Amino acid sequence: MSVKRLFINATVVTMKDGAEVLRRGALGVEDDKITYVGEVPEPQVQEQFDEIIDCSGKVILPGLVNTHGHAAMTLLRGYADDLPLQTWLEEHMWPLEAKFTHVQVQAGTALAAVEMIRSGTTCFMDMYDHMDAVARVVEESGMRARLTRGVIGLCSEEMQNKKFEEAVRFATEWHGQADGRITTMLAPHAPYTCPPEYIKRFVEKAGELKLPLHTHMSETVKEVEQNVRDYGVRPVEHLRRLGFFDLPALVAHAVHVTEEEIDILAQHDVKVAHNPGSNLKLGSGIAPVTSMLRKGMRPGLATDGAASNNNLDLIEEIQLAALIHKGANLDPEAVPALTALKMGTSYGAECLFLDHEIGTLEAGKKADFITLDLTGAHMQPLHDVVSHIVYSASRGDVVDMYVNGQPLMVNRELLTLDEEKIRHEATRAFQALLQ
Ligand SMILES: CSC[C@H]1O[C@@H](n2cnc3c(O)ncnc32)[C@H](O)[C@@H]1O
Ligand SMILES: [Zn+2]
Repeated sequence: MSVKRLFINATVVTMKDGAEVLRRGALGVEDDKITYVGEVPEPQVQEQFDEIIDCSGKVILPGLVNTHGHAAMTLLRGYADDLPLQTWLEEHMWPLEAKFTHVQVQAGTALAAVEMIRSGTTCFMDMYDHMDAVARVVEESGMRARLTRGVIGLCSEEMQNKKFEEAVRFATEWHGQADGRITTMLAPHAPYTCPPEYIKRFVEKAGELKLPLHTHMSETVKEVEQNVRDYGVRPVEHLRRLGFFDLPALVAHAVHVTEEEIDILAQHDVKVAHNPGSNLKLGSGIAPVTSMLRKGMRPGLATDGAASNNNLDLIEEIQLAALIHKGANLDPEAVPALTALKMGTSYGAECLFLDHEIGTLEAGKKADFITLDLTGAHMQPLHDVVSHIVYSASRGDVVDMYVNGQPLMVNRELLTLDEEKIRHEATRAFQALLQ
């Protein structure tokens, strides 16, 4: 039986055509879809709904979209800090990740889901191993996700084949599952961990399966130099030659890209997941986001894994995006508040090729939205709600979350996940790695 809910008396930020802020607005939902956005309807119209939810003192906005990460790495949070990417990966992350089984991935991803829901993320992109465990957490939590088995090709040909088959099997089996909340993609980890012919196989398979591609690209200076040494060209040209950009593609980082490379990315409509927190913490640099925006690109925001961030709070990334480019460019107009909020919502949806379903609040779209409390002292006076969300809000302000029309958190109470059990299991799963 269909359920109709009407959320009334809210400030509604639709993110459609700019911000479109409705004061004392309403949002109607039937099953998994938004059916109405506008003024609070007359009482006789309200009677047609099964449930009326008063949202006075709250803002409703589209759920936040995290466009790149490794959810299970919550288990490695704080395990190795203050290191550059290569040392951090090769000497600390990879040795421990080699011991991960589906137990660690399940426990770490569930912990990530709790953290993401509490901080307003309704949809996340995940690249990892043991992805069936990740997909099952997504199923259970009620979240939306774009999932991929990330593949590192620094191994024997036999192992490369095995990983490739597994990535394809996962992407095929899970695409469209969980009432369509799970979609998939294919992801060679990076040009420095996958030989060119191996990347080419992923490109061909993605074309065949009509799935998007994803990879880490141009995150550090060292990686770009290595690419030039090994292949004679920088990573953008390398991937372009492999046909990576002839298909829908999302690249994570793009920190060290030249103006000419940004032109190539823009021409091919390549999506970029901007990871300001992780790039700062690993000392990788600051991506030229202002130039990307000037050239018509619409980067999304991402946390990357919790071991390089060290949290999964997209509100923080929105704030960082709105701040660091002002400082880096000596320009207070760089990445204005509204742009930063779009990066965390509608642009993020585009990056995951889900903008036909999510990213804005419009009739016909999936009912993925959150509410934030506006009554805190730090949110007053309420001149400009977009400014407050970007520059003043924090994760503690997130009160409610709905995905596909289903409540995942109401009044800060999680409805789909057992937080205490998940925290306990995550600690146990990490300790098991040290034995
Ligand atoms: C093959 S699964 C994903 C793989 O990516 C690693 N990873 C985490 N953060 C980063 C990053 O910033 N750059 C490159 N690779 C990263 C993670 O540890 C997994 O091994
Ligand atoms: Zn990553």
